[in-house]
Amino acid sequence: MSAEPTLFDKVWRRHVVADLGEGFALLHVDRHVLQDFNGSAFTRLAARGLPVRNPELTFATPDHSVSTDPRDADPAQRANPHAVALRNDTRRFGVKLFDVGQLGHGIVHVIAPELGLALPGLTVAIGDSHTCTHGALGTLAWGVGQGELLHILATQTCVQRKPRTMRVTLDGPVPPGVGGKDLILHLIRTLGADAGNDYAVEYAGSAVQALPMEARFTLCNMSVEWGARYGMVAPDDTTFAWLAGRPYAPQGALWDAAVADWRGLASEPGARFDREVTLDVRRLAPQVTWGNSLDMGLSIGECVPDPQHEPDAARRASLEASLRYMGLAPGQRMAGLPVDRVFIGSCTNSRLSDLRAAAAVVRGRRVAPGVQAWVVPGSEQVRREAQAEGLDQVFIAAGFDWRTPGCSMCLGANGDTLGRGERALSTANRNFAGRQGPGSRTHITGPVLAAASACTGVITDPRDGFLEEAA
Ligand SMILES: CC(C)[C@H](C(=O)O)[C@@H](O)C(=O)O
Ligand code: SF4
Repeated sequence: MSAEPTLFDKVWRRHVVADLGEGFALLHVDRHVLQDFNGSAFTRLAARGLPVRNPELTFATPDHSVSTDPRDADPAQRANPHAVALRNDTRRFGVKLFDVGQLGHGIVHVIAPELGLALPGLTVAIGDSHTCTHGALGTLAWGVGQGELLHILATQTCVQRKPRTMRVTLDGPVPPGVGGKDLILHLIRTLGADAGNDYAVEYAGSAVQALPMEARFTLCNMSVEWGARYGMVAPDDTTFAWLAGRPYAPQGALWDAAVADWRGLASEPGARFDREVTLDVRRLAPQVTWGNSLDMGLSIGECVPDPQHEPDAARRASLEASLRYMGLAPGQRMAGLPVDRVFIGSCTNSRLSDLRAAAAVVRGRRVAPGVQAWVVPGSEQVRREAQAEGLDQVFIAAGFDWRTPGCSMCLGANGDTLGRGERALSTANRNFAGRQGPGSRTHITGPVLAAASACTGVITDPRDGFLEEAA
């Protein structure tokens, strides 16, 4: 461990309950939030006759399985077995549930920061791989599996092996029409989808410092998509301004004391990382993926690769498989490709700023004939705030479906799926084969490119006339 600690080191050290040797430590978990696919952990806890160790540090929200159809809001959602089990279990174990329709409900990675449950310098563990999202606040946050979930419920601690550290410096400024999603897609494409394996990543540099808070969530959210279990940003004035007044954030004198402490969390100037990477993003274009891995991405002006030019046989085979699955020809241009569906939502891009950016593009336009376009707010609070600003009306007037909060078409676990062979632009985070239903074809992108493409019916560069209103 370097004498001059990194952000990651500082938060890690604060939480070590026991050093287990060989790089392993038992860490205290400050906040634990369950989602509706974690329910069996309660069943196994009950089978052992154990209580929840710290119900006051444990929270829950049903997100994956809930209906996002505004017409069948309550009855269908309440009949959902996953959501019903979570409701019953949380009541039985004295855990606070943010239920469907209530303020506080939504996708677990949207609500925990929004409520101030995730805070700088804390540890957050959630039974979901995108828990790295919360690292954007300077939180040490990681996704856990079923066994760890039970352990956390019973002990409020979790065993972790200390990873290596990597700092990714993104040199800006970021050009117009380019956001957090484009930064992370470019990074994954450049470094590879497994370059973050066994690393805790810190995102730094002038582009990150200038990035609004919600774009930092987008950036950290996809850390796991290049293998990193943890992705963090040092908390700064942007972080504090975004967190101030949140329901579970400290208030008054406690807030002042907390901010003073949080300012000291940044990596020391002399801190050493196991790996340092610097990317220049000053000329970055909007990004979109073409294949079934997140490193199969392109700038909007580029063409999909031709496997013939790939010397590595394994890599060539995977390019060929993705081209076949995605129904694309080698060397084909991405811009101009027709799409059937557009999904603006998910824990990556469903916050108020995402919806504002998309609405600015859509305002006064129409969804192209034959395209089905959805906006699914990430939380009940986002839904209400967006409606108070009239964003729902902008989307509805353009022909979008304005849905209720949940994971929805990101994974389709609630039945919001694509048909076989249908092509979608999605602002979510995974483009794996079958992700949005059997035979579904998913292109991952940011909300501005997705909104522009919904209006043209083809994959569209938002810089071609769609940004004036958005600026
Ligand atoms: C269902 C859940 C465990 C899963 C995850 O861990 O990421 C899901 O959220 C996903 O995005 O695929
Ligand atoms: S929105 Fe998608 S990626 Fe995020 S937690 Fe839900 S299913 Fe997973």
